[in-house]
Amino acid sequence: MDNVCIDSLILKLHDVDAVKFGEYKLKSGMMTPIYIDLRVLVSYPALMNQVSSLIYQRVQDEGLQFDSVCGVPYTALPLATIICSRHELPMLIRRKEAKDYGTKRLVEGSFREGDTCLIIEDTVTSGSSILETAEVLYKGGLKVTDAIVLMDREQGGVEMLASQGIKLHPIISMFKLLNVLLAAERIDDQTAQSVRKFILDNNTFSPKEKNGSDAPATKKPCMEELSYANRATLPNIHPLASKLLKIMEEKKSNLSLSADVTSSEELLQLADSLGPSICMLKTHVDILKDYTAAFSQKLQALAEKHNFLIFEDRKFADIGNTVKHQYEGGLYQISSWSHIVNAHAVPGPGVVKGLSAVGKPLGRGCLLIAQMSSQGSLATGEYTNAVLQMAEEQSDFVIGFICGSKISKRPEFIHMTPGVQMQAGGDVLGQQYSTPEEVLCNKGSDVIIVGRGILEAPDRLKAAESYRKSGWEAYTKRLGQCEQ
Ligand SMILES: O=c1ccn([C@@H]2O[C@H](COP(=O)(O)O)[C@@H](O)[C@H]2O)c(=O)[nH]1
Repeated sequence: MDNVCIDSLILKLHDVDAVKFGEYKLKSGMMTPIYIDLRVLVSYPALMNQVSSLIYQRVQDEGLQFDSVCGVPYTALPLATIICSRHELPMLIRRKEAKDYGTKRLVEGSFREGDTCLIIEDTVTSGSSILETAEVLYKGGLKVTDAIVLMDREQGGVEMLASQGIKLHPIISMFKLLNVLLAAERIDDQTAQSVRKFILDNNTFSPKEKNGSDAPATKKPCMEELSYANRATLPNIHPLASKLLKIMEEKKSNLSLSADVTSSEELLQLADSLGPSICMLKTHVDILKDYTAAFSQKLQALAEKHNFLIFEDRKFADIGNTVKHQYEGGLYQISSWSHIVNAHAVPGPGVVKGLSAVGKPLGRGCLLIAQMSSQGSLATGEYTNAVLQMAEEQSDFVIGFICGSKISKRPEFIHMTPGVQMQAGGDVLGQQYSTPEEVLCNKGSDVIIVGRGILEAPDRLKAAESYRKSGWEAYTKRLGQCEQ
């Protein structure tokens, strides 16, 4: 979907006061600093048409198959009507209450048992309104597999509906809306930050909460804690992030080996012997004294053989045009063999755009460096927040972060932490180490990246297995701590 169209729609919605900042009460009773009031749309026919076109375009982009369309009453009803009328699609109307005369039907319109109905909604917070509509449709014998929403407040609706078998396709997300309004100077930085904080602090979904209630989850500290396996199937997850999470679950490994050796043969030998213990192998290809294209082919074959991903820790940090060349060309042709690369956010979003232009068509993914393990690192505080925002804006290519602790509550992002050894401490050049337990259980990261802790051990395989086990135990302990 065209970003320019979305950006201009967001500004128009703000123009007509469909986006309000202040103190408002949601359906659940929760107070919110931002209110999306799409009821005003009916007074702006051109805007109604634009929104309807975007919804239909999304239906086509996703290739959705369905027999009829139902708008959640009341705001989405006219949108569904326009779409169905314009594209000659059968529509159904869900009554809010049954008539006490005539047919007493709760679903108006013609359909057959087993038909699939696509739901259209204007705004989603917890997803409970869509679920209520779906439940009425189920009672009529219909199936609901997908729903489209214009505005997702990103407070757990996608996850809650996914847990009920409904894939939600949002057109505008809250973080996108805030970024566009901020860039257009419609809101100031403080407003954007406080709304972001509110959204992150008020996720309504906890995995065991299957009733779709609009009430906030009670076990707050853990409500966003999903297993790797559950995260792998989230509707908006990047396919590569999903693949990595599946590998982690399957191999019971959240261990990435940092293969910092200088000979190709040694690296390949490490990949082959430690491959079964790891979910990812991290390289610094420019420290190899004997790199050849044949080496990268052999490494890819080992990644296939042992089912791990390759992460070239290249730390791109230049303008978009330069990183494109660095990623695709030169001696190493990194994009041709490395599933994952990483970038510093210092140059601004262009660095990700440049990498994405090369990597996205190949199905690659990128990690942004949000924090570093080295003493005195400048990647802290506001800088880390800005990295998070950059990742949210380009989540079609950014799959997560290099960081010391969990910085995003979005389960789609994967947090990876270097500077891990069995004993906390450091080296003479400023590297700082934390233990697997600290990183995974207390800091909430997902992947431990271990180099010298394994490479300098007398038995590398034994050491790798011991890191794998510690990492897995710490992760299962974290899951257990959350009364899911
Ligand atoms: O903040 C960072 C980012 C990257 N690294 C890299 O991870 C490994 C760590 O190696 P150890 O031997 O386990 O110290 C190394 O390749 C670094 O370049 C990091 O340490 N910290």
